[in-house]
Amino acid sequence: MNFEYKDDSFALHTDLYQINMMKTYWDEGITEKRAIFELYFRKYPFKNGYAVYAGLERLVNYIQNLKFSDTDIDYLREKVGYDEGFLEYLKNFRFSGTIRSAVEGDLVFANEPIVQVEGPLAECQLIETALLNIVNFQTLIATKAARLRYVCDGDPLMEFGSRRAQEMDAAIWGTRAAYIAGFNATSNVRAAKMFGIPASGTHAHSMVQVYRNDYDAFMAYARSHKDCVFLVDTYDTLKSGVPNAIKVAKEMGDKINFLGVRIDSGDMAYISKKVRQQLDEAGFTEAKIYASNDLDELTILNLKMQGAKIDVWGVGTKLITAYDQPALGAVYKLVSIEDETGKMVDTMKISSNAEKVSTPGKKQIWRITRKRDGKSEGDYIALWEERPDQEKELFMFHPVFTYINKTISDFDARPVLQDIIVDGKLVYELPVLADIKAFSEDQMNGLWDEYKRILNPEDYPVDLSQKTYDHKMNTIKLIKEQIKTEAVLMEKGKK
Ligand SMILES: Nc1ncnc2c1ncn2[C@@H]1O[C@H](COP(=O)(O)OP(=O)(O)OP(=O)(O)O)[C@@H](O)[C@H]1O
Ligand SMILES: O=P(O)(O)OC[C@H]1O[C@H](OP(=O)(O)OP(=O)(O)O)[C@H](O)[C@@H]1O
Ligand SMILES: O=C(O)c1cccnc1
Repeated sequence: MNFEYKDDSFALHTDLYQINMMKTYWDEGITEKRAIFELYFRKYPFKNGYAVYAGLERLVNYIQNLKFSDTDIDYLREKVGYDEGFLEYLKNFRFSGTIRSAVEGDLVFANEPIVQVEGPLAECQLIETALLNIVNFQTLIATKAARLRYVCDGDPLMEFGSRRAQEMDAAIWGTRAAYIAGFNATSNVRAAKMFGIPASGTHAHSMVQVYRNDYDAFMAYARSHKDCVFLVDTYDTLKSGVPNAIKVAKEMGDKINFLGVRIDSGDMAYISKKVRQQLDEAGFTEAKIYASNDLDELTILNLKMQGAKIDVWGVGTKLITAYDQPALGAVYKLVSIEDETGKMVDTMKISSNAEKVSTPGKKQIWRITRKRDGKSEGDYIALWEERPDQEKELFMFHPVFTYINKTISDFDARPVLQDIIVDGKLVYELPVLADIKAFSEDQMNGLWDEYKRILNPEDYPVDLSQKTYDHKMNTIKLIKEQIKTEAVLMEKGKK
């Protein structure tokens, strides 16, 4: 740790190239040029059919506190060598733009903007790194959690990942994301305290090892706790762990709530069935079987298929590290910029890969559902000024394979992007976590199972309005013509 600089802020939580670009904009006098950036991901993580959006609360917090500290400025002066004029600009820096975003817990889909930032160019530039950092991680974990929730049906899911998370921040914000998308409790007491998530837990093998036998360990725990879940696999689950848990539960009687036992190794299908039998025979038919040990959605699905008698699932490593896909890969792209005359000009990135070609212009995402039962029809990307919610019929077509299309009527259209910060001021009331969680559950209920299944889900339609599509094609044409003209001029210049 460098103790040379006494304070810290999140203003430098950015890539140097953002500040380098800001310096260019400053020198050129264009820091205030209006710009619009949109944040989106291209491919679903875990080959899933949707993603669950999380990260907005931290994003808002970051923006509201965004300010270069004295030592941030000292550092940039001493170590990067910026001039005083630019440093003075940074000293007074505050985010004064507008942020529109999906709300937390909402479902979001590939290739549609989930955050839109509009404001002075230099300000929009600085925040890219932190925005992506926050949204990429939290949305990834929320999506993993949603997959686990889907296979677990209504079974309780406990988050056990802190010890394996990529550092402390990931444990905390990952837990929150997991809770939004369907976990019921966490073992991380700080996360529980910070966000109001139920804290929950059993005990470790070390405690059993301290007493060197199951009985003494369980008895000691039972003497000091009302609610008891005993970890029964330290020595021998069926010969020692469960029989001793039962013995302690019988001896302690009403003095404890014998909630159940946890198994953490071995063939959990076979063992859980035997454990269930032992508990039932002893009269503890209500005692639950908790399981943990490198669980993920595939193992859980498999265990369920084998008829495992597991009631409560503890999931750590594979959730909190997004083990099978460590990055969401969301990007932040410029879609519109003010020109020399003050007019907004829409921009795009062209690629030989059709799916990588971005869509120019400021857009809104409309979530289209059937009026009669609220079931999902798809998302409709429209230019900002369009109002598909006031149309009687909508023609929806695939943005690349346009022959895949449908016309729908009797639909509801909900704008996904909401005003969060307008001209630097927070206009959105951050909901309490319980409401975010309930909202997320509602959204999942509205999504067809075809998009929710964890293996080879159907492609959820993310379509462009005719105007958006035409605008994209025209912009591509314009850019191509411009490149051609420039090439001809360059060729002439050479001669
Ligand atoms: N019946 C089962 N079907 C499919 N997977 C299972 C079954 N039972 C356990 N598993 C999973 O198999 C893996 C077994 O891992 P591993 O071999 O490391 O565990 P173990 O040897 O039983 O325990 P330990 O953690 O003490 O090494 C875990 O991911 C566990 O969740
Ligand atoms: O397997 P995960 O999904 O990551 O869930 C968390 C794991 O953390 C604990 O093991 P650990 O070996 O760290 O400690 P213990 O001695 O208490 O078992 C617990 O027993 C779980 O197995
Ligand atoms: O409470 C538990 O059982 C627990 C907590 C963290 C990690 N593994 C298990």
